Amino acid sequence: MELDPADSVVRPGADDLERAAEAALRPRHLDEFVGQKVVREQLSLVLQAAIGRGRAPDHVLLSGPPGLGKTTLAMIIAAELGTSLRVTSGPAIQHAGDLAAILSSLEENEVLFIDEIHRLARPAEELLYVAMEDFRVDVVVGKGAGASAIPLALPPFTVVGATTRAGLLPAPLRDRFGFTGHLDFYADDELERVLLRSAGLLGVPLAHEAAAEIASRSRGTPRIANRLLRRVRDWAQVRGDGTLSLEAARAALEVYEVDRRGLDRLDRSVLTALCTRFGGGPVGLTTLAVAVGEEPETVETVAEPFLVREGLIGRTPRGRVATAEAWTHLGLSAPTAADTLFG
Ligand SMILES: Nc1ncnc2c1ncn2[C@@H]1O[C@H](COP(=O)(O)OP(=O)(O)OP(=O)(O)O)[C@@H](O)[C@H]1O
Repeated sequence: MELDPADSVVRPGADDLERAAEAALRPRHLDEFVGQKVVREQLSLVLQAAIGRGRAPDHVLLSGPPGLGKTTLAMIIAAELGTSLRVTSGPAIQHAGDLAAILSSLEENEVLFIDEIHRLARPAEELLYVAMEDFRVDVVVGKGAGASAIPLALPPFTVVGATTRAGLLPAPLRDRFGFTGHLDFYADDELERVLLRSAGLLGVPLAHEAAAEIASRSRGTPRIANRLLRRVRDWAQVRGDGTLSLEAARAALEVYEVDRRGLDRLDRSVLTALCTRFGGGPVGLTTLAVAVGEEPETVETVAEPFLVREGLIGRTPRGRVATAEAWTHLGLSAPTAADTLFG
């Protein structure tokens, strides 16, 4: 049976089932949130100042790749302010009226979290500008020529928007946020701390060397680190003695085909095809995708971003090329200039 590439244990997204498993591991307060020192300090100032003034803080925009902690920070913001959190997302809001209904039911100082805010439809976006700036929503009554807008005052509230693509946000919406925090990939030692904390919460004994091993294969992403931890825990329970040792971590990650740099089977087959079938490129995306039996879109959106980020693949106007590091990673020697000329 072919594995769906999106099901790999090292993909950054999560489905509802996984989000439920994640809930138990979420830090609840800012001082439990590992890493992202700059964003944490800036946010802490924004929140403390607002608490001191007894007012809702400025709207907050969080940007960064999936799985780095945007939802977690939104929950922390509400918890630190001692208020409740309402959760929605750009794609969940079909019509401006859906957003008007949410906004008009907000309580004073509540936090409204809008995930994937870059995917809001234009009419909803326009309604949101006004609500964020003037704390007002215009409720349209009637239809056609007889329709009129009745302004409805809203209590003060804070929008926390999350986006993986800050650049896609129209400037007028971006400008409504008083504070923007950009989350970056985590360093290995930070992921180690995430893992040791999670193991403590799960009540499983995780050795420091095992935490380091899992961290180095987690692609800088806490969600992936926590997921790999759960897979290592399964292995230790079924095949080992329950202890999450270095050996258990290595054996489990071998079963799940996650290599020492966090590449999975699809990543490696793309890299191997590029090196062994196309001499390291340049080769076009479609040709490369056919060689690994995948859709070009899968190669481009699922495998390539991480391979490029890791410096294993380069994109040139003539196609994809393998870097010297790619050859080394696969344990192959890169062709010499003579090979290329006479091979
Ligand atoms: N700094 C952190 N410290 C500890 N755990 C973290 C941290 N950041 C994220 N996590 C954990 O990683 C998991 C994923 O985080 P979260 O859902 O907040 O990511 P996200 O950026 O909102 O992802 P998405 O964009 O897919 O919604 C959660 O279980 C969370 O507890």
